[in-house]
Amino acid sequence: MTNPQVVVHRDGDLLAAATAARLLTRLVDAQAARGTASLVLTGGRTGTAVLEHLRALPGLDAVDWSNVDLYWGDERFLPAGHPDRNETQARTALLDHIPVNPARVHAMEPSDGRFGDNPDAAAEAYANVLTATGNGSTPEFDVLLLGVGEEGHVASIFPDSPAVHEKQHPVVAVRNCPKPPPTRISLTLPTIRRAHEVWLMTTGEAKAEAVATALTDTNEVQLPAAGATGQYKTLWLLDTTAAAKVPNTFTPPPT
Ligand SMILES: O=C(O)[C@H](O)[C@@H](O)[C@H](O)[C@H](O)COP(=O)(O)O
Repeated sequence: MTNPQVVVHRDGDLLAAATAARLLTRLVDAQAARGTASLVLTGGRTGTAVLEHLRALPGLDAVDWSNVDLYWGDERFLPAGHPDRNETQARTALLDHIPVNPARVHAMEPSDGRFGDNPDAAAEAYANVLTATGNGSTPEFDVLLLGVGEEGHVASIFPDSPAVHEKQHPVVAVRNCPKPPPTRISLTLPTIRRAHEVWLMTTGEAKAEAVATALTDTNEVQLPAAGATGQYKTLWLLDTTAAAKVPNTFTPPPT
């Protein structure tokens, strides 16, 4: 568990643009060090905006995109190509516009895929993908991106849900999710904590209470975002409204 760092930007658009630049540099550095990089994407408005900004960066080709393993932290369990799928939105925002290696884009199964409408089987299959690409264990992702919900959810891990209590399975099916659609696939918190760096990104006044609580309380069952920490870095990337209730000990003036 690493102590969280907080960076505050003037507004949501600057947050997304600055995070895209930060991510580009982080991926370049990872490839310079190891020859490859691994990134876990997130759904949600902020996560998608970061990908859109990344696509527009002049330095985009500084990353060898064919040598990046791309994963998702969660997925809405919908038919392939459905506009609400996180994969669909990531492909539109970025992936369809860069030379990724299709074999290294690890999407979670759709509800009309190999396992049909069985989210448990799809979750187990993704756990197998993680083990296969992690040389026998869950990968230590270079960067794992997360949005944050108003009640403190990350990925599809909601307060006091079966998913937040899950310690054995690296990936789970989520049913009756408070955020539509109701059925999803999600990494669990132990899997999230395998990442070298976890970046939590959110904007807006509605998130301010959850953000402040996650930074000052460690009860991950009641506030899953509090348990989303990286092995080497936990970075909260906020706009001024989402940071409004964060204690001054965390936040220098916004950029
Ligand atoms: O599938 C999803 O919906 C996301 O993975 C979810 O965890 C999202 O990141 C948060 O709900 C924040 O969403 P916003 O950034 O749109 O507020």
